[in-house]
Amino acid sequence: MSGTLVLVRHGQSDWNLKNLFTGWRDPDLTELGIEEAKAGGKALADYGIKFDIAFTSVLIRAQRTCQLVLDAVGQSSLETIRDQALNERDYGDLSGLNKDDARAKWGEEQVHIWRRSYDVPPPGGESLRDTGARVWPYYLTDILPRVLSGEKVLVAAHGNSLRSLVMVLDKLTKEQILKLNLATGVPMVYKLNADSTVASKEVLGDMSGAH
Ligand SMILES: O=C(O)[C@H](O)COP(=O)(O)O
Repeated sequence: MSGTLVLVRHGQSDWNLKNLFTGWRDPDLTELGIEEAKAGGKALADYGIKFDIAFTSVLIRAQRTCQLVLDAVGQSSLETIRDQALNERDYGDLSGLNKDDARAKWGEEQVHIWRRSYDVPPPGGESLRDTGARVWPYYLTDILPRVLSGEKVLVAAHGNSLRSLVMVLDKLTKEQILKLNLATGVPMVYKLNADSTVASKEVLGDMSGAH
């Protein structure tokens, strides 16, 4: 067994609350989002983990979540690397639109395909495959080597940038990834084998309400 990789999706953002497609736009956390991030941090504190390094995106909602988790585990000053590679999927022309308005305009089915399919990009934006094509190389070069050297690594990022990672880690098919939604602020704790495959996965919270 080598190190530990913890993935956590940012807490509820202002645009999650307003039901807007967000992508690379940069809203902050809501009060609930702050509480969710703190709760995820408390779950990790109770789990007893101490991190060696943290990674997050260049977007404020993930950075704030990362800091709130680190505060909760008593590691407020831990080195944190911010990289655009971990950003949310770029929602292209949908960014800033209301998700219900988009359903009314393009239909429930089409919007679901844009939101959850593997390889159909929203207009002007990234498919999950496109997102994975930048998340996965960054994971391989910057994150995985640290985990394999035995470090405990926190990654605070986004619903779809993390779905693209989880798809590979959990060996999900294109059909299975369609159904996977990650809850805000719920940490997933992966222990990896020396060959980088997953030895164990624990979810510290409830993923069932995610949509
Ligand atoms: O970018 C967004 O709108 C959200 O962070 C994730 O949206 P989704 O649930 O539609 O993928």
